Amino acid sequence: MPSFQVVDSYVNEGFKDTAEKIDSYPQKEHIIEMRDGDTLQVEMSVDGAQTLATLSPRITVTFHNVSKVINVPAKMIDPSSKERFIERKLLDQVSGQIQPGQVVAIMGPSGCGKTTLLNTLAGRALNGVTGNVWFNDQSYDRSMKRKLAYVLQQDLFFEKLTVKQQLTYTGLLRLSNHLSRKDKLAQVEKIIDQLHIRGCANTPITLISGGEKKRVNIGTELLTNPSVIFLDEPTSGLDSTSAVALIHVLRELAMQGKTIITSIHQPSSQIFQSFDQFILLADGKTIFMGKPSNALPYFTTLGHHSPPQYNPADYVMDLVNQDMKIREELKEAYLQNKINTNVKTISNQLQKQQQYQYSTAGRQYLLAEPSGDVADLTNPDNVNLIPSKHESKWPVGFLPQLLILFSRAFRLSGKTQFTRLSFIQAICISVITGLCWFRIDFAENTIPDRSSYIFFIMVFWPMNTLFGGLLSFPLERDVIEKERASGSYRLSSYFLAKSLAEGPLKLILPTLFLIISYWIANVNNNFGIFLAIVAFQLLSILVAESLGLLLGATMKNLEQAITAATILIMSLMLVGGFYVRNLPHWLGVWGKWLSFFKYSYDACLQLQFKGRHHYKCVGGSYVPSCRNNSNGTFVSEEALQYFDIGLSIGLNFLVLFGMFVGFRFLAYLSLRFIKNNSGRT
Ligand SMILES: Nc1ncnc2c1ncn2[C@@H]1O[C@H](COP(=O)(O)OP(=O)(O)OP(=O)(O)O)[C@@H](O)[C@H]1O
Repeated sequence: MPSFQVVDSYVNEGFKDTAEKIDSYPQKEHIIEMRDGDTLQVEMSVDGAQTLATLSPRITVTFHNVSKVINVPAKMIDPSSKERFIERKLLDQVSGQIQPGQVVAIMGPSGCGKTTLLNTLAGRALNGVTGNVWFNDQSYDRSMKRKLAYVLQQDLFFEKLTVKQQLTYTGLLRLSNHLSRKDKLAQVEKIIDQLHIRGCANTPITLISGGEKKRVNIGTELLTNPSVIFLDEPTSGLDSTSAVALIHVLRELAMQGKTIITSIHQPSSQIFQSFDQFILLADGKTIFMGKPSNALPYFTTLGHHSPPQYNPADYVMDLVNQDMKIREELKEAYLQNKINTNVKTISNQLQKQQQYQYSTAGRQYLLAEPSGDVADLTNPDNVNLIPSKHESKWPVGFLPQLLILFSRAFRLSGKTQFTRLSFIQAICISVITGLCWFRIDFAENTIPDRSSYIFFIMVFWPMNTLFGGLLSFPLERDVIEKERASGSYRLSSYFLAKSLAEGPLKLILPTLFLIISYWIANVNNNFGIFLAIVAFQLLSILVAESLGLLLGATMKNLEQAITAATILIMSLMLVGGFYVRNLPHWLGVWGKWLSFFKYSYDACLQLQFKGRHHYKCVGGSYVPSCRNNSNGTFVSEEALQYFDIGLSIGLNFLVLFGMFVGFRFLAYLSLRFIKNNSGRT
């Protein structure tokens, strides 16, 4: 199990000299003989090679009559509809088979169901799905997740990390504990070379090009050496050279025996011809499934002739983008041309043939659809893809996950919180605050100033932190959901690591603020009291952060969360006992007890006037014993009579601590149970 230091040293110095270190490891070269005679050359230690080899069996993906129906709110389709929901078919009886070593494209116009099919094949968003998907001869099971990789269309990362840091953290988290650390690092190095991203390995992701980002995205998924790789429009947003380079990488991966399935929008002629087969969809139905070189001859049999010198992919896309009637004809023609049909379909076809009178001359250009029989699934490479029961669901245990995620959160948080500007801001505000309350007199007439200083310090940083906490999950949520969808780590380890790493960092600037402003303002010379006030300020910051995290995790969108936070914080501030001393009874009886400001304010007031210091009487408006004694003195604790103090210092601390733990736990539950997805398929 790696210690935090070790994890950090990978990610830190590892980037300076990992290559050197790896060179110095006793590398062993192994040739693994596959059952069908292919060989796989692996450069790793014995353990590493064996584990990675078992992680990547060759997998044939077979799908038969896959359909997907969802209930869409009726108003979305017809605003005048009286119904609540209308059924919508996103996929309609799509079948096919994709072998290891193939790169297969799913094509079709926007909204035809490419992503839906890809998700369904990858075992994601399975609500409303019927039909069968097999990996070799086994139906999808969640435990296969690690053998399947899904490269999302958006490149979601913590962009402040460098390419190598991103891959290293992912490798440490996602590669099995059976691999030694050096093997995990070796795998990272291998992926960097394989995807040709060595040149930008030490550049922050935010600065690299779109094509490089896409390769990092693929690299992240490739680390675990998956057998099947699904990619959602990997070339979108790339220039044609980068797109060709990317497809070249996919081809190289296929040559290692991986099964590659990608959706693609409008490929260039070169890319189009490089696919082993493509599936053309329109309105969720198959229109063509076969080799790219057979597409034009197929459509010619249906009377659609491509102009010479035209990119076949463009022609095919133009065809399916044409009017509804042509699309319907193409769908019907495909049904008739399908080779493997069951009896029922044949009789349906005959009826339709009478209607449309198509020839089936195009059949020769189509690939056979699987019939759903056992015969489709016989595969020479069949291996059990479902891990044995005693194998852990997670690649690494809870504690290593915690340490790796802690290291990452610490690094990311440090980068955002300790900028030069944040230091300048903290120092300027501290000095200005100190100057505003400069060397307050120990006198009766400064009691309101003393209380306002306390209230200010108990409000300023907590408010600041609450809004920071509010943004925390919404900004990270997509990345976390992506990582968790691939089974990288527990939510609890992420949450705990984030809390442990970010909490202390959030306290450094407020402590600096208090060190400067407290002594300039001359609050209370007792060092113990100073430390206690610091402790209360830090605790109320943690409470505020927990509340921010809770709102950020609960609210569906950031605007709602900011609105809710503003209303909440203003209300809690107003009932906190500083602004309004005589709240209306109905509000005062419970309102002030909800405000965490009240607890820290009350406690710090008591601390400030603690000890038997002698203050000068001035006029007697605040302290009763000064009323007829304008030139005398009073003991500081008497000043507390002026305030409506509720609980003792210790109880205030306990309540604040309880709020900190309670809000944090609720934030965790919200993150776990409130799904924030957009409802997409
Ligand atoms: N939750 C949903 N509610 C309503 N419609 C949905 C939902 N999810 C998907 N759709 C619809 O399903 C259809 C297929 O969506 P999908 O994302 O699979 O298309 P696509 O072919 O990948 O499109 P694009 O190329 O534009 O990404 C689209 O018309 C989309 O609007």
